[in-house]
Amino acid sequence: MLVRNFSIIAHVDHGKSTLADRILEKLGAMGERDKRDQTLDTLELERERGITIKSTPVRLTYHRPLREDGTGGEVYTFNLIDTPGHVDFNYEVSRSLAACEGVLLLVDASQGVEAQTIVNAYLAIDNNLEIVPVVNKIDLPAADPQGAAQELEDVIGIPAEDAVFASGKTGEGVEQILEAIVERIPPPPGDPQAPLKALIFDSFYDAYQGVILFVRVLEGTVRAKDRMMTYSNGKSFEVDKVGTFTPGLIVAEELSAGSVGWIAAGIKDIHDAQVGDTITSKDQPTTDPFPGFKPAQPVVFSGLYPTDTEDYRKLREALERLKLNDAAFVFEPETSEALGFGFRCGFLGLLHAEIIQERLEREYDLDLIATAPAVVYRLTLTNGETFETQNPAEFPTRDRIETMEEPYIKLSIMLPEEFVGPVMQLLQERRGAMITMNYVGKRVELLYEVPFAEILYDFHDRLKSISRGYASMDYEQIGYREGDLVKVDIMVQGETVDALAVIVHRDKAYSLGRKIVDKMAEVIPRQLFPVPVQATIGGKIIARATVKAYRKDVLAKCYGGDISRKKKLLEKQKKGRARMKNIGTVEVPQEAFLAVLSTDE
Ligand SMILES: Nc1nc2c(ncn2[C@@H]2O[C@H](COP(=O)(O)OP(=O)(O)OP(=O)(O)O)[C@@H](O)[C@H]2O)c(=O)[nH]1
Repeated sequence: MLVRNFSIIAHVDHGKSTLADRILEKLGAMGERDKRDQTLDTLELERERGITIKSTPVRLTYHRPLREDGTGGEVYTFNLIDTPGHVDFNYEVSRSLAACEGVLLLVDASQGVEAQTIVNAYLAIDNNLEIVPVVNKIDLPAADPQGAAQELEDVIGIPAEDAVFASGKTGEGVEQILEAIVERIPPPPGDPQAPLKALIFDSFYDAYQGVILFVRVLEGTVRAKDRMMTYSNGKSFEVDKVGTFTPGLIVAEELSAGSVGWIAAGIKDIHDAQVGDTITSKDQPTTDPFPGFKPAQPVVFSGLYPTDTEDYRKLREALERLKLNDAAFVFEPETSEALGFGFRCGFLGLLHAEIIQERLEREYDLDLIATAPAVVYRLTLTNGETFETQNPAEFPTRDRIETMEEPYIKLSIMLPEEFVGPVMQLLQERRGAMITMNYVGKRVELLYEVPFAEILYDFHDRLKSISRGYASMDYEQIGYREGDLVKVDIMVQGETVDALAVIVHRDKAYSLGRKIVDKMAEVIPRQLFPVPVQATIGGKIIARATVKAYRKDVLAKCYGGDISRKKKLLEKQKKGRARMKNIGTVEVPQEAFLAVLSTDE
């Protein structure tokens, strides 16, 4: 069988989905929606809410046209593997790419190379993939196809003359793309007789079949009834079914070296067989697993509390369900003096956190208070003990700490030359250190090392507003560096509120404390009495604001009015109070817990 395994990578909005649909249409595959329904039917998947079927790879058949010289006419099987499009999921992207021999690297002809173009291209280069550069959207009036091709050469070193020019909208160039896939992307290597070696590049949980693994078989063959083993932990399972994606999940007799398909083996826990791990044969294991396996590791943590304490059990059940399908999501019970019983949850990044929180609220109908997201700090104490903490409430006092380290990222930004000054200033404010700066025509690529905590909240918004939307960014985690960090506590009405504590660099403690108390004074509803809000470090007050007394006035307005009107007004006030927590006698809304996230402007 003639096979090509490939993926499409691009900066957001450069037209990946549109081009993929065009290719599917050209090769006579069904639309995305039909495919999904079929997937569900084939596997009798649980249709209940809360289970999202990930976009599966697509298996396509390409009949190569016959040429005048008598060549062509062969039939190829294409496996098109989808990749997630956000930096939170870059590890998954890199594993999906590892399942391929080549990629189509898409660049919008009117935008040129952007930050994600570069980062994705390097993920492909790191995986030794053949890159087919595609300059897309050439139908646009503002398109500069040659300029975009030249940028690919200047920035990434891909020869401009290799570019295929196309439009996912008009379909122009799609035939050339299909030919380039055949001619330039190598066929998958591998020996079907060798010991089994398969890479897990994605998975999802199904209530009937257990975890369904998406795999690329690199060596050997796998069939139903085989004893398989996950390499990293030595756990073994009997294979129930294997299959391909044609177009839903179709059962097949076997998967052999070079193929892309799925395996169901009654795996109950998604942590037993994680993305990036190697599947091998229990009886005849490979000695050479696929390199680079990293168990999913959350890097951002936040507390989630039900606004109604009665919902605690419901929240736990919902979290357990979400975890079944998501190896990167972790949680454990946590108690806060201010918020009561809740959970400390770990995510791959802010987008991942938002997705989970939204699902909890929408699909499980829960009202939640979320505390400000925090990164994971590494501490060495004066007694020699070392530990990691992501919970500001647990941060020890300064006199007990010997050294403190915080996570750093390598940040890559593409932007027009004219915005370089203000963006460099922003990076300086965020404690960034420049690695390099490259000119690409009239645009600039900035590479910086920045503390992860500094870009966590509002950095992307600020970058976009400073550059009037023209700058793009991407990043990767690069390990830990020492930092002079302090814990800022927040007091409401003289009481320290544990759930509001934040960790921050010493140089920024004052301005952050100011920002938080001002924001809180703004969002806490006025009470019958004035409420002081203070920021403190080690008990010393660094900023203070007051919520003025108010409620009297609301009632005063209807002085002499009938009592029902007063009641209505109070009702109204009460409604606006959904998603609030009582701290002492003061009601604090969700917004206040996220005061630290409000922008600097
Ligand atoms: N003129 C023109 N517009 C296009 C073309 N391809 C895509 N678009 C438009 O560009 C926008 C983004 O296209 P998508 O295919 O959704 O881009 P994407 O890269 O998949 O975006 P994400 O899924 O958000 O990463 C849409 O508004 C498309 O209609 C093209 O070839 N020509």
